[in-house]
Amino acid sequence: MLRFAVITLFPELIRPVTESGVTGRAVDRDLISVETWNPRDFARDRHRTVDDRAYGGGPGMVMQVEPLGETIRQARSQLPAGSKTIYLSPQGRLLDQALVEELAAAPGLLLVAGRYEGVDERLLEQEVDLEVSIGDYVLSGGELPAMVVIDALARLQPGALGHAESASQDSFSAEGLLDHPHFTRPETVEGRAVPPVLLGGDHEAIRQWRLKQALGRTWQRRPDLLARRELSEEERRLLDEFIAEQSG
Ligand SMILES: NC(=O)c1ccc(NCc2ccccc2N2CCOCC2)nc1
Repeated sequence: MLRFAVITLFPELIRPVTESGVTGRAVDRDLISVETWNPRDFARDRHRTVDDRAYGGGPGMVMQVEPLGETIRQARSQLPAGSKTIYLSPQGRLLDQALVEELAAAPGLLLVAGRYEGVDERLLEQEVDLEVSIGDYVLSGGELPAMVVIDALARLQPGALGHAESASQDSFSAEGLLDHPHFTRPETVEGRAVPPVLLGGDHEAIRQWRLKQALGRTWQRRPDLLARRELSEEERRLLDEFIAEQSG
C-alpha cells in the first residue's frame, strides 16, 4: 500500500484522482491511499492566514513557513517511516519514468502543492527531501503536478493495471521507447487500411513489426531517448530497416 498525503489549499482539486480510472480503482483496492491536508486548517489567526508579502518587494504573495510547516509535520506523522517529502515546483528535478520508479520505492509520499508565488525557502530547506517538476512550464499551483505523480506511481502498484491495460506498461515506460501505433475496427478508414501484418496471426511477425515501429518513431520524434538507449542486435537491424524504408 503506497500512501500519499497531499498538502494543498484546494483539496477539492485532488479528489477526482481518487474517484475514477486506474487511480480510483487503486484506491478502492487499497493499493494506494490519498489524503489531503489544508494549511488553512492549521492557521491560528482569525483570518486563517497562510501567505504574506514578499521580503524584497515585488508582486504576489509567498506561503509562510507556518502554518505550512505544522501541516507538513502533522501529515508526515500519519505516514510510514521512510516516507519522502516532495515539493512540486518549476525549480524541481524533471519527472521521468526513472524518477517515477525511484519514488515508487518509498512507503509513502508527502506531496506539497504550492500556490501564490511559491513557499518561503527556509521551509523547503527544513522540510523538503526533493523538489520535482513535471515539465518546463508554469502552472497556477502544484496540485496538477501532484496528481500526475499519483497517477504515474499508482500504475506501478502490483494489481493496479488489469491484464488488458498492462500492455501499456511495455511501451515507453519500461523500454525507454515511444509506443508503436495502435489500430482497431473498422479495417479501413477513409481508404486507409490497417497494416496487413496485424490482421494475420503471426505473433512473432507482429512483435517485430511493433518493435520496429517503436524504434522508428523514437528515432523520428525523440532521438534524445534513442541516444540514451543500448540497442540489441535485433533492434539495430529493425531500426536500420525502418530508416532505409524512410529514404524510399
Ligand atoms: N512544472 C511544474 O511542475 C510546476 C509546478 C508548480 C507550478 N506552480 C505552483 C508553484 C509551485 C512552487 C513554486 C512556484 C509555483 N508557481 C506559482 C504560480 O506562479 C508560478 C510559480 N508550476 C509548474
